[in-house]
Amino acid sequence: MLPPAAHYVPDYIDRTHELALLQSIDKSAWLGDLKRRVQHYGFRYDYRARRVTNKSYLGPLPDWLSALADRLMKDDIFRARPDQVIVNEYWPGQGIAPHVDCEPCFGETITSLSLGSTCSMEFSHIQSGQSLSQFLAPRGLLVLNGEARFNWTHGIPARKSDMVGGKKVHRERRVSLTFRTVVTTQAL
Ligand SMILES: O=C(O)CCC(=O)C(=O)O
Ligand SMILES: [Fe+2]
Repeated sequence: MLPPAAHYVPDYIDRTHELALLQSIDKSAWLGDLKRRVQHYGFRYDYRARRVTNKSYLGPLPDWLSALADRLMKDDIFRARPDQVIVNEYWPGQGIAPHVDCEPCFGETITSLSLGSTCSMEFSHIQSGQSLSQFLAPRGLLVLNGEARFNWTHGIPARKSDMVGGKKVHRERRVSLTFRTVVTTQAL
């Protein structure tokens, strides 16, 4: 189940595209400053200060991400072209703590494309504490807008398997691509 103003597009990309993306990602350099490995494109996001600064511009998105940004625009998923991408890698047992993506930094739409493995994502309503869980499959696109993006946290519990419809589903290596539009950079 998803919170209001969130939606999920199964098989947003096909298997060939998924493998090509994983190949491009695995040819690129990883940052190892968090528990999980990440790559930043467009702008580097400062996790500790929770900001994007005018000095964090890394250059335009590489072609393989720019093509996806074009498609997200063409499909009316974003109103303003996404120009910042974070690649997250999760091995079984790894997750991401519940959070709201930086409000002043990024625009109203955030999307996450899953590659390689399933996982379940948990949402929690900040005001009421209501929680929801949504299963994400490889090649599926999660879209968060307005309410879901600002009033709910999202996170991935750090575990090795998820229960889906009464069945245990083991996780494998999952790589996600999150697209955002930078709206404010802090002057340094
Ligand atoms: O891995 C995901 O699908 C979500 C990642 C995320 O929430 C983030 O990078 O802010
Ligand atoms: Fe996030």
